[in-house]
Amino acid sequence: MTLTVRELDSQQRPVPDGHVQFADVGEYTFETGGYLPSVTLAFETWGTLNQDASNAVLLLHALTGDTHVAKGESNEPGWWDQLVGPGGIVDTNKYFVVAPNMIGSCYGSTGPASIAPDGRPWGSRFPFTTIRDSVNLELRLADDLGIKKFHAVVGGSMGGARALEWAVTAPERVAHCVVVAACAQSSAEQIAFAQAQTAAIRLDPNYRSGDYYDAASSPAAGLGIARRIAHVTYRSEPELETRFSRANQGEENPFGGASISHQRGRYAVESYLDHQADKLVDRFDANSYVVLTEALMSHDVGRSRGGVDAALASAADVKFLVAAVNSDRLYWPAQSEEIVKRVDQGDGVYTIDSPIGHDGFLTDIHQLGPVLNEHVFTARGDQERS
Ligand SMILES: CC(=O)SCCNC(=O)CCNC(=O)[C@H](O)C(C)(C)COP(=O)(O)OP(=O)(O)OC[C@H]1O[C@@H](n2cnc3c(N)ncnc32)[C@H](O)[C@@H]1OP(=O)(O)O
Ligand SMILES: N[C@@H](CCO)C(=O)O
Repeated sequence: MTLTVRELDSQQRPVPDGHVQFADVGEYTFETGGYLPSVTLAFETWGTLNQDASNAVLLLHALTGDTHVAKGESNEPGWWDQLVGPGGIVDTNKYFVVAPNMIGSCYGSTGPASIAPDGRPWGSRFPFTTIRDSVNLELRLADDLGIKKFHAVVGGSMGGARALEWAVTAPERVAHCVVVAACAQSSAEQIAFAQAQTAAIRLDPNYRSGDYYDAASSPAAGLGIARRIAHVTYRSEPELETRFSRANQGEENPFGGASISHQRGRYAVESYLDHQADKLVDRFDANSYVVLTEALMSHDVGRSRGGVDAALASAADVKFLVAAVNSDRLYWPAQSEEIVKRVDQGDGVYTIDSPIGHDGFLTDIHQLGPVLNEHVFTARGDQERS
């Protein structure tokens, strides 16, 4: 296999922080048998890899996230600016941060919209993907970058699932594993919420079994419904109540006329969900949403490893830091406790105290600063000891 990272720009200057790069990581046979003749992973980096490659940190995004974790050359805000940057909690003056886009996504890595050798998008032919597949491919990226062992692998939500899978697939390559608002295996309820979302997309007539890229219309309606369902699970009931209560959206009247065919106005919370749906439809591909959602449904670090207990026991040398959002109703803090019971983390689950629910792992990640600085991203030189 020939691996290529395009790590110098056209003038042979080192790549700046927060600049999208691409690694060709070769052909790949997926866990359930699918095959791609070539896979590209998009990624961004911040900071400089030190001489013995001991200061590398892998940051893994959530379901609809991308490689842009933090500001860089463009000053474009990143989704974890609170965590990463010069002088930050993950100090890019000390650490070399790598953020890959997951296989199957639509932010630069090979996904269903990518062009197959026959010149058509993969579409419906894109392989079923698991979280484990994503880790296997990211291991190749690490090889290509010359990183034998990460000082830390960090992620929230689906990124947390990916981080935990990293610790179990390749414990010898992970010194610290930080798992925020995630679980060891997707629960029945998480699978159920996810199924409603993928069904909404698959049942949109514009979905065409996934082969819609050349059509005049895309499955925007299905993707929008998927996001509405998902977004409610990302926020807490008290937050929605406090923000919206039963308020009308502006001058709109949510009561209908004499029959249900009358187009009624919206409650403010409906308008809010419409907005969240529109925003996602503008920036995300429906097939990628299906691929990544089903990857998350498949998440189970214990699969083919004798169960979760045995799988986590095999990562006994990894130092874990597990955190949860106290109002999260999608990834219940109890699921984080289940991980902690099986790994050596004396202090228990760390808490992000946020009223908003699951999305607190994005909006309030700074709260983990003190524990991360104490246990993971400690004083200069810590990385040499790991
Ligand atoms: C561009 C990319 O590639 S992003 C990829 C990376 N992103 C990610 O990984 C995470 C994706 N992002 C998210 O999930 C969310 O944006 C979060 C969690 C970060 C944002 O959370 P919050 O800051 O709490 O946003 P919140 O839920 O309050 O929503 C605010 C939006 O709702 C809108 N809104 C609020 N009330 C209403 C209403 N009644 N009607 C319509 N819209 C409303 C606001 O105007 C605001 O709009 P804007 O986002 O277009 O500015
Ligand atoms: N808001 C997050 C939640 C998923 O964990 C996202 O869109 O990726």
